[in-house]
Amino acid sequence: MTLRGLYAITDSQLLAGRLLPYVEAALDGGVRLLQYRDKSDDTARRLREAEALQGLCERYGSTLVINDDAELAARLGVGVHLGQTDGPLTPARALLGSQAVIGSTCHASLELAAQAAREGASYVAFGRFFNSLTKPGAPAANLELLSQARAQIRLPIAVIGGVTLDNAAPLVAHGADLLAVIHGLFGADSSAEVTRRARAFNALFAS
Ligand SMILES: Cc1ncc(COP(=O)(O)OP(=O)(O)O)c(N)n1
Ligand SMILES: Cc1nc(C(=O)O)sc1CCOP(=O)(O)O
Ligand SMILES: [Mg+2]
Repeated sequence: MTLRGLYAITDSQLLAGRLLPYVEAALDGGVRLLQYRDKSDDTARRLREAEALQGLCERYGSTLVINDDAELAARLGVGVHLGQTDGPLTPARALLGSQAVIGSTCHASLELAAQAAREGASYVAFGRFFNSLTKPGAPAANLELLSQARAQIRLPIAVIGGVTLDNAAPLVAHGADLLAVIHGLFGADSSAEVTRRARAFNALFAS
């Protein structure tokens, strides 16, 4: 699949009681890459929700990625996003196969990105670029780093952290392929507004 456009990420607190309708609204708005991010250890709920999201993604022709949990990803036959403390990439690639989407958090480090590329990542993620309501303490990245990454790295680049419709355009202009967004997409008052935002994010990649 082409890794370019809006990358929607779920949040268990923000989407409590409305996970499926809001995700479906995002898919309806053109989201082609969705990450299920649930930091709880409720294994049964995580499996149930991930399976439901997998069904939705199949209906819309979109790709599902599981945050943190390569075992759950393998069970469903989908992708995984791994941070620096979530386990190594090479065994995850062996477990999930050559076609799986595997992402790697690289914070603001070109060295980590080069290593992720060597170890089989499908995309590298840099952030946080702006103040994030979801993860305020994440290490900061900036546009200069993004330009350097674009010049050096052939893999698709995801950017994350406080991305909204108001601040996303410069990220795309500096070489971002994927806008990874939680609040800026799902912090909406209605599913119709989620769909509108998803379309507007993807329109930033039109030219
Ligand atoms: C696309 C994308 N980029 C970065 C992250 C953050 O991953 P990580 O550092 O492992 O932090 P948690 O999300 O697990 O709290 C991500 N999930 N997705
Ligand atoms: C999960 C996550 N990782 C980050 C990083 O910088 O690695 S920032 C972040 C939170 C993204 O949510 P929002 O779009 O609401 O800011
Ligand atoms: Mg993680």
